[in-house]
Amino acid sequence: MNQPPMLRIQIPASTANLGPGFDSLGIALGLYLTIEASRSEHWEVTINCEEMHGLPEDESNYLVRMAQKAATFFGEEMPPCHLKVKSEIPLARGLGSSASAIIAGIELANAFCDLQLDETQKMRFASLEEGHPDNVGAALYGGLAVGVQVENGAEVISLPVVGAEAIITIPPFELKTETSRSLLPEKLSFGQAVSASAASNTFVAAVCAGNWALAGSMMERDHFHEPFRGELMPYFTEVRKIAKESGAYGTAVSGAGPSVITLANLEAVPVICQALKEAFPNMSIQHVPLVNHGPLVQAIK
Ligand SMILES: Nc1ncnc2c1ncn2[C@@H]1O[C@H](COP(=O)(O)OP(=O)(O)O)[C@@H](O)[C@H]1O
Ligand SMILES: N[C@@H](CCOP(=O)(O)O)C(=O)O
Repeated sequence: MNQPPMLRIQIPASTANLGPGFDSLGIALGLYLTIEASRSEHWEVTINCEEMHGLPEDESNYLVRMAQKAATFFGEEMPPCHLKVKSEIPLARGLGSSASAIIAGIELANAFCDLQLDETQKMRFASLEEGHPDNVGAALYGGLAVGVQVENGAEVISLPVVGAEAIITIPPFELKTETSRSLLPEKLSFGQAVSASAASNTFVAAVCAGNWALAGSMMERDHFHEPFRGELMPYFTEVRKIAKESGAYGTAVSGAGPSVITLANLEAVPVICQALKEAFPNMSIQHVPLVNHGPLVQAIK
């Protein structure tokens, strides 16, 4: 079996939904979960950052569980490893930390069990695990992932994103995706669903055409989830208003929240960041690039 002595795996963060693309759209962000992995007698997880303080450092760690589950899914047994982990992706903030961990688990299993998986196989496991392809699609393929969950996995197409930057407004509290999903309704009116899905389609077409002004405007026409999650994010409409007044293309709840994503052109970024920092001194405002790649995996000494 062809196993590397030590591997460095980097997985990008992601922002899902982009407004009306609920459970279907995600964009990869230039913030990374980084793992250095090597074979070991026993499982060991060393956490090297404040961001992940308090997560388990043994076999119960989510990364370990995902690696084991992915190996089993593809008919192999994951050998124990020592994982040195650090991350720039804040947990439970709507920036795809769990999706990045799932993709990291697949890459660990792929490398240490020599599975030789292609992207479609990785996507199948990831979407079955996550239940929707938006974040995992973006973390795996990079760019704008456009996908649909089907019976036995997901169909995902990734499109390049060029000409826009992200500004993320991150509140100082966590919101579990599960909690945020519990606020969603069982039913939606036909008219609202038609309107939101038309806006989502137009968002995708606008990104393909490089028309970010139109894409930004479509981001702000959701009916699927933001109206129901708003009570957990009372700052959201104010972030959107300030960003727009400062020259942004558009603003939406990032994933399930509580973070908010603003898209803008590079020249407008400093003005928007400054305005948001002044209005929300207790929040972290970060300029983050959109990236067109998925996992970066390299053998290291
Ligand atoms: N790198 C990681 N290592 C271990 N567990 C992780 C990692 N990333 C995410 N998790 C787990 O996933 C949870 C957050 O998942 P979720 O509620 O879906 O939020 P997010 O929007 O960040 O994906 C964390 O509280 C933690 O239990
Ligand atoms: N479509 C999902 C996306 C969840 O993203 P996360 O980054 O918050 O995990 C949803 O809106 O629930």
